[in-house]
Amino acid sequence: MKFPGQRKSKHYFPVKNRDPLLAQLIQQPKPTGTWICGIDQTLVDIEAKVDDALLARYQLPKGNSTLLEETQAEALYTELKAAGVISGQFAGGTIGNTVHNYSILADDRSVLFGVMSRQVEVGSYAYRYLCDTSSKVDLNHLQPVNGPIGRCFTLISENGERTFAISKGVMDKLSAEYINQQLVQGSSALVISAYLMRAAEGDGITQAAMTAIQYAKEADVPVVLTLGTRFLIEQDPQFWRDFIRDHVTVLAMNEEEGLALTGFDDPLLASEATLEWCDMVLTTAGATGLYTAGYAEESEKRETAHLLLPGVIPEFNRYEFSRPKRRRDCDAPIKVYAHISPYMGGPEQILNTNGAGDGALAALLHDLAANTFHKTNVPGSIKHSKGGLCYSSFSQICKYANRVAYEVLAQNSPRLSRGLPEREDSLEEAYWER
Ligand SMILES: Nc1ncnc2c1ncn2[C@@H]1O[C@H](COP(=O)(O)OP(=O)(O)OP(=O)(O)O)[C@@H](O)[C@H]1O
Ligand SMILES: O=c1[nH]cnc2c1ncn2[C@@H]1O[C@H](CO)[C@@H](O)[C@H]1O
Repeated sequence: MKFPGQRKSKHYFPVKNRDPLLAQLIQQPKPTGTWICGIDQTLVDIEAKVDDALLARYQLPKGNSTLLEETQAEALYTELKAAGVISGQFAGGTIGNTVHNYSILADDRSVLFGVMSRQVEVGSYAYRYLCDTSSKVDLNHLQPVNGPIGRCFTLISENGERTFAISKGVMDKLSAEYINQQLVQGSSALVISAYLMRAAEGDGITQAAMTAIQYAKEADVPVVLTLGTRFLIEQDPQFWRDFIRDHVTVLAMNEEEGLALTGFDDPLLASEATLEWCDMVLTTAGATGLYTAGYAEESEKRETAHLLLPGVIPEFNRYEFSRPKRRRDCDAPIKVYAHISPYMGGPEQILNTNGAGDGALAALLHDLAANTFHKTNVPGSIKHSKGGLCYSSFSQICKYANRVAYEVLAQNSPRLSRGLPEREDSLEEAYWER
């Protein structure tokens, strides 16, 4: 496992240059493995620039992810193809993107549960999906199914906003038997999306997700939920509040989903409200940057060295140097918030923001898994004497998540093709020292 984020000091995970000869005499404990698990609808993104008239014709609300009937999907595909506006086809799916990005950042294993076409032809969508997924993502537990995986028409409007139209193929046919209990219970986190809860009658993926959640809860593995789209949440906010309260440790959402869930359009107030139901929240807010919020022990809180920020909660970032902890592990829990503006103001040109939120979540998962890795391999470290959900402080996680989101925006694709540079070339290297 690599260090999460950019660090100035080299001692994050104890690394020593051992004498190669002496090393033969001393039994070195082998570091134990760490991984995260994810469940997703296996999808390939078909990206195309479109105008608002096309969205209106297919009744696709801007910004939403809408399920299409097969005939509609074929008509849309034919129209996009004939117009020559398809600009790329990539492996997608919000959790597929997240676990792929996690594996790239951590240079370590993740396990993906989902379906895969039993027969994969060279050049097919299934083939594309497999080719575009990091070799560190363990795909050995995918369920073989008869039929095509899903297609996600990723329609980019003039202003860069993306609207999804899903042709689901057999993406929802995952059955609960394919969720490996041992893998879920041995993982550092189980990551799922709200999309998994909208499968039709007879499709197994919702039940598969609930089974995985049950396994995770039995073993005290954190459950991480990303909300997907505000439209899904608006349909029944109370269902989602209950769902989060009953099952979720860490929530990831953008400010629109935050508004739909809590009724607050201010991302800070939405984050605060969400902490009544879960232990930690990552709230992305587009060009305004992102927030992390969660709990810390009163006696362990650490004051920031940064400027105190104004907001609806005055000086809300005062204790952002604290490490996140689960609420139930705190004797005297306090709520802690941190914010960061886009890294270097954002890339010069943003063609579309697809996947920036997934990138930010992958960074948070990396920090969370790094904590388990360190705890397992250096159990005596004082870092773990008091428990803690993540390896770094709220502030550091903000920086890291923000930096990764920038990379996704700059690459113009939801999946990272490489990790972050070991050293930042730009003058903004100081960013990590502030
Ligand atoms: N216009 C922008 N300028 C600068 N940075 C941006 C911009 N849009 C997004 N970002 C960066 O990317 C992060 C995530 O963006 P955003 O809030 O759009 O995620 P999202 O809506 O969850 O995206 P998706 O669902 O496509 O993954 C932001 O917190 C910010 O760091
Ligand atoms: O219904 C869905 N299920 C799973 N993933 C989805 C769905 N709709 C859109 N995306 C995925 O969201 C990613 C960006 O965050 C896109 O890559 C797209 O594939």
